[in-house]
Amino acid sequence: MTKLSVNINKIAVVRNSRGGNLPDVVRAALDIERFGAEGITVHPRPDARHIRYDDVRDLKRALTTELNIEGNPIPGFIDLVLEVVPAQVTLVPDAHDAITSNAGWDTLANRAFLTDVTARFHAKGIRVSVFVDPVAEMVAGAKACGADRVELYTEAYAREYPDDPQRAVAPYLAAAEEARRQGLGLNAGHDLSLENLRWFAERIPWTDEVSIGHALICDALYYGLENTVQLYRRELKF
Ligand SMILES: CC(=O)[C@@H](O)[C@H](O)COP(=O)(O)O
Ligand SMILES: NCC(=O)COP(=O)(O)O
Repeated sequence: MTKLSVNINKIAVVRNSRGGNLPDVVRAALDIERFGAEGITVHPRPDARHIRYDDVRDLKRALTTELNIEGNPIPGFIDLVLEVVPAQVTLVPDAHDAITSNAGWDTLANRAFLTDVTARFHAKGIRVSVFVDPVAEMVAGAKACGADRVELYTEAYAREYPDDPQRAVAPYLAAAEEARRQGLGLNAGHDLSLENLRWFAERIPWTDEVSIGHALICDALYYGLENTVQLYRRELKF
């Protein structure tokens, strides 16, 4: 069954809006684990607008499920990941001024760099996932870099789903089949929601993990965090 890793960036956004420690992101993460999530994802950005490097250190000490650290492997990020040693690092090529992640890696053009970074994380026993658009060549390129998994960037899926779910998922199915052929594990994330999650997971049931933040935290405003985590998990059980 596909695992749910909850991205808690948006909880840190609320905290940072006032200073102080309310809400407490570590406590929220522990509760999210208790409510049934199988992992916690964080995506610290260079401007520290949500999760901060010290949050990541605190989370690693406290969590009992898998910690997935996402981000662009700039030197500070690499040092943090090597220090914290999460279960998984997800390499994302985000520009420093991007409002959120907006593209996957070109794994062919960046092969030497990704191979080097992947080897450094592997030396510490950290699983490496590479964020890619749903393009077979990029999936194969991630394998050539030594990655363990790819994370398919699902923004386009989520955008197209309301108009035509079948068309929206088609490139993801093809990319997921390529990942399976290559012997890569498979993650997916970005803009997944209660509306679109089941369709994706049912068609690509070998997805190892989805990481979901924005929509899930928005839903929690209405349904509460405990109910929401369980609602998302229900979408992955069929
Ligand atoms: C890698 C990815 O898809 C992102 O969704 C990301 O982790 C979310 O980051 P923000 O919370 O900064 O938008
Ligand atoms: N890797 C995707 C992620 O962690 C969360 O993305 P989103 O649900 O906040 O769009």
